[in-house]
Amino acid sequence: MWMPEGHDWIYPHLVPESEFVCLSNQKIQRLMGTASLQLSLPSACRFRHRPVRCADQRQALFGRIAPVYDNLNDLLSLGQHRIWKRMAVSWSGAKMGDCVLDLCCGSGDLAFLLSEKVSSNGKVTGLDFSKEQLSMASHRQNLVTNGCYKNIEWIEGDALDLPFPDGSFDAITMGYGLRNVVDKQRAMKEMFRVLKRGSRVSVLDFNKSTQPFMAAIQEWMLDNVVVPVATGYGLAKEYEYLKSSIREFLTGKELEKLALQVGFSSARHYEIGGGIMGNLVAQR
Ligand SMILES: C[S@@+](CC[C@H](N)C(=O)[O-])C[C@H]1O[C@@H](n2cnc3c(N)ncnc32)[C@H](O)[C@@H]1O
Repeated sequence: MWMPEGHDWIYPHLVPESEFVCLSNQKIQRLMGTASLQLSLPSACRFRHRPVRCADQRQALFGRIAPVYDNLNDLLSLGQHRIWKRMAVSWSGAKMGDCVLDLCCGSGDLAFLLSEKVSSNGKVTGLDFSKEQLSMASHRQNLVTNGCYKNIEWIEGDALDLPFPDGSFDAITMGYGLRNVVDKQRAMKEMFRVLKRGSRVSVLDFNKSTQPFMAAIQEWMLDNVVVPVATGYGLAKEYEYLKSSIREFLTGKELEKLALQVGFSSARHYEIGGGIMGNLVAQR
């Protein structure tokens, strides 16, 4: 598996078991039933709580998958998601000293990459509405003791109602988040609002291909690889949701149109990962 040099800390599953406490969340234990996997969530978590108004069952879903989310990403993409995330961060235009936002940050992959880009004189905010995902992110940050990644703050909040003033950020990233929010237009409007003039948003997600062949390959992989593997982790229903969310997602052209509609001055969608993934880059 491809692993960028010096980034093995990103793999929480390589952390010794003793670093974890057993999960107290009864719901997750019930969900996993007899699955052999030992579920655990980090005990230490540091993030700012903000009331989330638009929560729905998706919030619970992401909480349930949090303990295995990173392992599954590596397994299902054969480590390729790390390359796509690096591309997304690069396209965001984030640079040293910038104040940047990672929306729907989950366990923090993109926020950690942004932290390297903006370096210690910059600031990264990672926002997500799942406490469990933020716990993972905060725990991974705490594992690094050499002073890196201290410029990241985690905020529990809603991407549809961002707790930041207008024009706060030099760049925004969003990895696999837009497809999951209930109101995509509102999420894009919020990104536009909190972004500084001339700055960019970089939105990485599955590509809803308009080419029948590519769409068929994607569907085959979901049916024959992703869902069966997730079923092994006891998360069949959760990953079935992935299929329907891609089906209901916007195509690259529709994403570009949406970005222009909410006010971005330019928008371009790039197909990556052989067309399985896509990245929208829009400039305010
Ligand atoms: C598929 S995960 C992606 C996590 C991470 N960005 C990555 O690329 O690995 C989607 C994340 O979006 C978050 N999310 C979905 N809707 C949200 C909303 N309205 N506000 C904040 N976070 C949201 C979920 O909690 C989840 O952590």
